[in-house]
Amino acid sequence: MTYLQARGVVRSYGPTPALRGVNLDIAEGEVVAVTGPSGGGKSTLLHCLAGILRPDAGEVRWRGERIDTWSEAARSRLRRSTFGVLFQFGQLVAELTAAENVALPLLLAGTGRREARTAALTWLERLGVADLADNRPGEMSGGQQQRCATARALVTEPRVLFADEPTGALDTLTGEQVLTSLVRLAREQGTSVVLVTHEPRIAGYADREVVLRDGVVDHGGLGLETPLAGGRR
Ligand SMILES: Nc1ncnc2c1ncn2[C@@H]1O[C@H](COP(=O)(O)OP(=O)(O)OP(=O)(O)O)[C@@H](O)[C@H]1O
Repeated sequence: MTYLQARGVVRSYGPTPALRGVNLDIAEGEVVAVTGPSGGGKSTLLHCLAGILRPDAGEVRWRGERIDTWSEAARSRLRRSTFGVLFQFGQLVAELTAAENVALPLLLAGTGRREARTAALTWLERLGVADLADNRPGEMSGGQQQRCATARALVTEPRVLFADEPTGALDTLTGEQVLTSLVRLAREQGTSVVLVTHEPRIAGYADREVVLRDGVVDHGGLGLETPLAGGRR
């Protein structure tokens, strides 16, 4: 089933065009790497697909339903209930422990404290950082923080995880370890992943690579995106 669909998506920042007519389909459970040169429009596309930004023209559909016309409040609810987002710097709350950070999205969605803490501990365990449950972000390494941020992005078991350069601030080895966990856990629960990266090695973890250049999908003259040997499909 097609989960997300972009059709003719156009978006500018004042006079600067960022997206100039992007078409893209993302299937249930599919892991798609969005790559391409700096300024090509990767982050803008991710923000449009996640309903954070509204396109100037074109359509974004979630399971066939147009969401770009929804109000900010409705799109925000969709992000909280159905989507997960993860950025380069995990943006953990400095005053909260790892377990409290991971439990936060569940508490905001109305889950009881005890249940939220249990789920948070389970996800910290899955990311290999259960022993840091009571540490605050300032007491963790960058890689450990991104593992916590990944746990927080997945704890609600989102249908789509949007990840913008999630390992860009980490060294290569740590970045790959975090990303391997992220993709494995997403696959286990059938979460689709839209992964923005400019590192070809990282893109190798995806089922498919979509190259954005100058605000459009670059088909490389083949008329198709690149299927990746390392991917599932
Ligand atoms: N907030 C903004 N205000 C003005 N221009 C912006 C803004 N955000 C992005 N742009 C411009 O839009 C274009 C696309 O930017 P975008 O960040 O989507 O590209 P990107 O492929 O994610 O780049 P990078 O790999 O460097 O993160 C660029 O020309 C950029 O300068």
